[in-house]
Amino acid sequence: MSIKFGMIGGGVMGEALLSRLIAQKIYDPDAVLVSEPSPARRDFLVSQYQVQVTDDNCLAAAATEVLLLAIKPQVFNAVVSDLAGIKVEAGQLVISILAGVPLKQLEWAFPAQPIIRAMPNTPATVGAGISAIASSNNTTEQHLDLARKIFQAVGEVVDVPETLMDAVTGLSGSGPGYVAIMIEALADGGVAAGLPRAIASQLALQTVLGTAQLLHTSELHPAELKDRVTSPGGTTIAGVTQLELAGFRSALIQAVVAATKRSQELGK
Ligand SMILES: NC(=O)C1=CN([C@@H]2O[C@H](COP(=O)(O)OP(=O)(O)OC[C@H]3O[C@@H](n4cnc5c(N)ncnc54)[C@H](OP(=O)(O)O)[C@@H]3O)[C@@H](O)[C@H]2O)C=CC1
Ligand SMILES: O=C(O)[C@@H]1CCC=N1
Repeated sequence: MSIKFGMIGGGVMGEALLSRLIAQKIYDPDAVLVSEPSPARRDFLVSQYQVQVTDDNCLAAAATEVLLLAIKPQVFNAVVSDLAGIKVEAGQLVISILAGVPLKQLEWAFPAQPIIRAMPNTPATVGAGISAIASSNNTTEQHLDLARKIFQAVGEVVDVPETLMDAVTGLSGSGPGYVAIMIEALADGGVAAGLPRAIASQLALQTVLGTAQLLHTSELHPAELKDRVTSPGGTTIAGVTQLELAGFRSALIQAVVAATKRSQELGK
């Protein structure tokens, strides 16, 4: 079978996408080639997903339908040098999930090809991700449909202008890291208050999951939900007062802004 889907970089995000594309039969494993330098990682991807693997980026870049770039932004220039002069299939869609790397830089690297810049997030692994996509001028509606199909396999998809991609990266791309810290800290709080670790962790995780589900299903504004939990003179307002004193909201706002700035820097 010919290789339809080539991926350069078989790490955390590459695997998250790959696992769902295979599970949902969007691509047959025989039609997928992953280029990855680590032999152990290549062996793992073969045993787990039965995809084809190589250490030659040029072979993955020869895929007929899609070339997905899933390497770190710091090795982008080295990877592009690897690919210099190779002949690619006309109409092959290049999709980059690299934080910060702008369409302008991608267009310089792949001048003849339609390009989508995308930002998924790690809940993609369980199909609960959200990805934003922005496209170059020479992409058609068919290319966009193909990109939407790929990212819908791992969760929700939103279209954004490219100017917003760094902010998306600072919020939903990096956001799972912030939420994981919050869950860990909630569990620590439970332990500090006397709960056994296992019960504290279960309570913390399900509280965050359940609150997100409730907000999602009810479409309540978060402030409205907070008001419903907060009894006059009760426990929640005592906790909320401490969050405000410690600058909890401000810390999250600053985290998103700092990550957005870092994404902008990575593209320079
Ligand atoms: N992790 C996340 O939550 C998200 C990440 N992203 C973006 O996805 C991209 C990948 O991130 P992530 O998966 O976390 O990173 P990983 O380090 O897990 O994956 C990158 C992979 O690329 C491999 N690699 C390194 N050099 C080369 C090369 N020259 N040619 C081919 N492959 C190479 C690495 O191998 P080795 O380890 O052996 O060096 C590694 O397996 C980044 O650009 C990031 O900005 C986007 C959204 C979310
Ligand atoms: O931390 C990073 O740079 C990557 C991009 C978004 C999530 N992780």
